[in-house]
Amino acid sequence: MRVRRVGKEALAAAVREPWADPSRRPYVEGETAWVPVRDGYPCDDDLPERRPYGGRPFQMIGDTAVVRGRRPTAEEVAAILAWRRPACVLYLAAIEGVRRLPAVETLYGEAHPVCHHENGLCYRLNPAEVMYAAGNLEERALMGRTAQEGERVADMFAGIGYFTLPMAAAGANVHAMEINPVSFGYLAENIEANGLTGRVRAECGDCRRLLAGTYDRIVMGHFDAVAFLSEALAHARGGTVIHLHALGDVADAARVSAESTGFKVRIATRKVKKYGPHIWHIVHDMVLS
Ligand SMILES: C[S@+](CC[C@H](N)C(=O)[O-])C[C@H]1O[C@@H](n2cnc3c(N)ncnc32)[C@H](O)[C@@H]1O
Repeated sequence: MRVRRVGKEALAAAVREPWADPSRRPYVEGETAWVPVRDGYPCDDDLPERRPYGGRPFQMIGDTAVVRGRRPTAEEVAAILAWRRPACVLYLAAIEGVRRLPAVETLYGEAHPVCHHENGLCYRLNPAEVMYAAGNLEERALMGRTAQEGERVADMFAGIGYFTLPMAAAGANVHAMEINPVSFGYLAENIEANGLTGRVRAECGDCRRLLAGTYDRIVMGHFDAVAFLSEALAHARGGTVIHLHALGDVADAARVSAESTGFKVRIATRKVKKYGPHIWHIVHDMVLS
């Protein structure tokens, strides 16, 4: 494969150059990137063709590879190391409890805080300490596109800022609540690192006690969120939109809860990702009137 060598920081600009071949993926190692070159343009190097990766699926969070499902074999870990050269390989056996804590085993290197870049934002976290759901990527981006400049948003289960950051970056004023002090520490770091301090009020504690005033939009990004709906409705008004996450369809329970509080409600239901056999991670978008 004919390539030009550029610094990693110059990669985004290089792939838009006329000489860059958009049909092939650049290759990055450390601070250096190799960008495939179209025929007819000069190159720096001719690298051997890479075979497509056919091994065990994994997710890169910053420089750390995370494997889910059954425990990977030594050969599968070796294949991941050869393919992506991660600094660390973690086996994520489960995500446990109300705080959604990862149960992990370190299979290579040492678990450490990473900086994960997504949709133009930097999320700092230690994947061995707090969860980062790969399958929620589009939902995080959608919240960034949905939030309106100047609207007042409650993020009741903020974690490290999965939804808070994209919504604040879109111009919303976000009240972010998180009960786990470890996640809260990363949330505070991430607000600062992304230059969003003026747009976010972050508080560590139980969202049921921290909700204050009324909100234009309320994000309830927890699978047990329906149990918290009456508290959210106490801080809503006609026109408020609630994004209610759940495992499976809880629209009927959500409607009963909203109507018993005196609201009318329109509910649109979206699938985020498959969570298990016949189980879907669902979001109900509830528009109150
Ligand atoms: C990490 S998950 C958030 C997942 C995220 N919305 C996503 O889609 O990737 C839920 C978060 O809610 C927090 N949490 C659970 N109960 C809470 C409560 N009563 N008040 C505030 N935060 C809570 C957990 O600690 C956890 O960080």
